[in-house]
Amino acid sequence: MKNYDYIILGTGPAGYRLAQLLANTGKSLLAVEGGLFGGTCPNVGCEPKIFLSGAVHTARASQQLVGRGIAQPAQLDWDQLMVTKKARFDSWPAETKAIYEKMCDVAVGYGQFVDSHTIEVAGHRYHGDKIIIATGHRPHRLAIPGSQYGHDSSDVLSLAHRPDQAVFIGGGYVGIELATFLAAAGTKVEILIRSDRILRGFYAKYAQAMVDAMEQQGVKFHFHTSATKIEPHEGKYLVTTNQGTQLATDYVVDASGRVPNTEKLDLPAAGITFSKHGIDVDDHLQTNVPGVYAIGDITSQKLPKLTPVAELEANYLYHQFEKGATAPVHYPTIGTAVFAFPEIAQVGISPDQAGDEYHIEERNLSGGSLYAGLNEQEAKLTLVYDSTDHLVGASEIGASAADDINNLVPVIGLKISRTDWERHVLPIYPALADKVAGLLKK
Ligand SMILES: Cc1cc2nc3c(=O)[nH]c(=O)nc-3n(C[C@H](O)[C@H](O)[C@H](O)COP(=O)(O)OP(=O)(O)OC[C@H]3O[C@@H](n4cnc5c(N)ncnc54)[C@H](O)[C@@H]3O)c2cc1C
Ligand SMILES: NC(=O)c1ccc[n+]([C@@H]2O[C@H](COP(=O)([O-])OP(=O)(O)OC[C@H]3O[C@@H](n4cnc5c(N)ncnc54)[C@H](O)[C@@H]3O)[C@@H](O)[C@H]2O)c1
Repeated sequence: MKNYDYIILGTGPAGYRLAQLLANTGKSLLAVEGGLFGGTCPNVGCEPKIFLSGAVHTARASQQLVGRGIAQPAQLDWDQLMVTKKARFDSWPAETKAIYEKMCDVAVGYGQFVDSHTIEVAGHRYHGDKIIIATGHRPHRLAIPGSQYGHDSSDVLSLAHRPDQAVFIGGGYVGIELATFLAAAGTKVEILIRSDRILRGFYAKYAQAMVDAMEQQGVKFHFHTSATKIEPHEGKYLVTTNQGTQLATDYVVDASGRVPNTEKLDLPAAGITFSKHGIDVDDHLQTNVPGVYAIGDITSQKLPKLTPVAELEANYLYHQFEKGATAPVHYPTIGTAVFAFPEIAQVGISPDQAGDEYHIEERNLSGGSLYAGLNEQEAKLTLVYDSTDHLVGASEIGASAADDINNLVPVIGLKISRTDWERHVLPIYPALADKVAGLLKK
């Protein structure tokens, strides 16, 4: 049995970043991948998603300006967009595998623990002094009759032909982004929301504004509604709901969340503690078994499941393993966004969480020339200040909310005051960053 200094299970952003760093150390390294090399983000997640959103934003932005200087609005051609998306993304797993083969040894197949330091892949066994689990999440499937007729986010991101109608189940990141895309291309979209709101965790007022904007785009929301059955019916699918209604549609998307990839690992064989939320780790990202670590989406930590978080954890382990770092992992200020149209983005303390000790202010951005020139109806920014007048939270809805909020991530993370900003920063005018000084208190 071959022995390695390091075995990394999974080649998504977490595993990939760690493999890149460890490959330069001269230590022996085995990377194991059972699915698509590169993992979720570049194959069936962030990257194809943001690629599609380029055309979606362009079309929607032009439609907003009809009669205001745009004569013919752009129309999305979903099928053509998918051809261009495939041309760019389909070769990525093979290219990533080739990159890996230059960096380290590679085993193709799902890794499974035999004991705490032995992994079996496709019938071969390998011993690792240190084993890092970076196996990520996969789409959750509802346990309802006919769930096999539903599709997941990976299917939508590769959907060659646009359906006329689609029913989405779930109003989280995935449901709202992908429903926006299909609706922009002309699909009649309905979304089932089991509670009274979408995008839990985002500022409730802006989540409602997102509902309003999507309704204006023709999307129909059914609140307090979940699917109980999906069945084929006369060339379509019938979705039965807990409200006793039935919706006929061409395409059903199960956007009910994501679950950790733990099953194939046989974690009990190694005695590793885990739950339905993922693998438990301590503040050094070590599992309960010495020498076995977990990073990225697969951990049970209550953190946003995002690519930059996965990569941060990979960097942290590298410094712990190879640079003598001993401090616990530290998570900086984390921004997050939903790339719909408009976008919704947030950093720091949400206005919903801010108690009486905080001061909240809302700015209407759509009045400014930049946003008015795009005829943005719904561009608003809410700021949360602490009792020392430092900015500690920001939420925005608007077509450029993600980039706007990114301007405020360093302000909050570095606790930059207005005096600091004015002393050190002179950004490009006219854009949100040049107004940041005005958003900070003296
Ligand atoms: C539609 C969508 C859009 C997203 N958009 C964004 C975004 O805009 N911004 C953002 O920051 N994040 C986004 N995310 C989240 C982001 O993709 C994840 O946070 C990120 O990919 C996590 O990286 P990871 O390495 O932990 O896991 P993954 O990328 O999921 O990689 C895990 C890898 O492990 C492999 N694997 C599983 N089990 C085994 C095993 N037993 N042995 C070997 N290999 C195994 C899997 O095949 C996979 O390749 C999005 C996700 C989705 C689904
Ligand atoms: N822009 C981004 O950064 C981005 C985009 C996509 C995904 N992600 C990451 O992936 C994670 C998962 O996203 P997601 O949208 O799959 O999950 P989510 O948890 O954000 O949303 C799942 C939705 O499904 C609903 N739901 C759950 N069970 C249901 C049921 N039985 N019936 C009806 N509805 C049900 C939930 O109420 C929720 O609205 C996100 O938390 C995020 O970390 C990020």
